[in-house]
Amino acid sequence: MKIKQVILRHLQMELKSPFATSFGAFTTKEFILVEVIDEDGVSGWGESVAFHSPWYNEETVKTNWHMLEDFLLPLVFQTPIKHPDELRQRFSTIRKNNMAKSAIEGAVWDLFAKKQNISLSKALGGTKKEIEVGISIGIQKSVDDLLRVVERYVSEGYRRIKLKIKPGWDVDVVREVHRRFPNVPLMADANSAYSLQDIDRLKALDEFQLMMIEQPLAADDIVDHAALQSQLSTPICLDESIHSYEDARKAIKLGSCRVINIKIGRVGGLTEAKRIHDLCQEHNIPVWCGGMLESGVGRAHNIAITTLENFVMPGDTAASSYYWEKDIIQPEVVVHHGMITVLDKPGIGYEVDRRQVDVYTVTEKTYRP
Ligand SMILES: O=C(O)CCC(=O)c1ccccc1C(=O)O
Ligand SMILES: [Mg+2]
Repeated sequence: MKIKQVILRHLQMELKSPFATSFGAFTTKEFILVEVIDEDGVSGWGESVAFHSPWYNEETVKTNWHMLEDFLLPLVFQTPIKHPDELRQRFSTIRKNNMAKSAIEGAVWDLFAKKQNISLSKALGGTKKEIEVGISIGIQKSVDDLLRVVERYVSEGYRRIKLKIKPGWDVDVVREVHRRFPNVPLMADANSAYSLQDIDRLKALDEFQLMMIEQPLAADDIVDHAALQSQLSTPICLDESIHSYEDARKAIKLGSCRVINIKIGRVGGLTEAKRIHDLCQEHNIPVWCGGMLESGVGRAHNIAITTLENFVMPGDTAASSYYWEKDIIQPEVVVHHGMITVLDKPGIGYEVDRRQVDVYTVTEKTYRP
């Protein structure tokens, strides 16, 4: 593949309702959409999951634009690409900035699959024809509000409910949801809101037989998590702490978690995500695909990676309509009885709705070799 043109677009999309976590609340989603175009005029699409502020990790829309423009695109233009796996090596001279790398790598994967006339799922070695999904529910104004929201998505058939927690919105809240929905698979995500000093509070969650507790401790930690896991019966799932295959290897070795949430952007792309998937499979660590409030393009990438065998737990890839009045893909992502049917079409399998992209685009810039 010879990449002849790359278009970066900065998009802004209003969320249907604000999404609150322990680190802050979102009302608007800003992100970079990447389009790569080859010598035959075929387009591949990728999405950066970096947010506009560095709350979840250190990357932002602006740092991603800078990394893409000044470092990553020149490397992509340098020589033809035979297989998208090559980009991991090509980008290795640049430290971190995983979400920027992933955005362009994902676009090249989509292009690659389209050139082979196969789905992205197939190009990655995925086998599932449909995937199970759960839903992540943000912190609400009151427990009553939360119960109403949970009720709605349980009745829509989502396969598990994830509750965002933080100190002051945790044990009592989980108790109420567990009491009202005793048979619904539940989990909690703390987004690093606790420290080992809160161990009693975290142990109190053991009572509810949660599927897992996600990222209770610091975003850069795997040592304290190991100490915590040895005292908890609830499995710990790491999200923020895992940036690479090497991080996953070390966390497994230390016993820092029993589950890993794989986010393609956080680990630097589909190639690395697949490596982590394979490593976890060898070690009997179940994985699932996390979400970053993606538009349809990122959502399609998440669906494709989830078709790999060891994605055995429902992910956070909810329907487009959970987030957006109107998504940027056709058809939109729909969920029936908690399942998404994987489209057997070339690449990401969804058409990008260019008219809708234009509606949400704040700025765009075209780059050539
Ligand atoms: O629905 C989604 O896309 C995932 C929602 C979610 O939990 C989340 C949203 C924004 C930032 C971090 C996280 C997370 O998984 O920690
Ligand atoms: Mg998380």
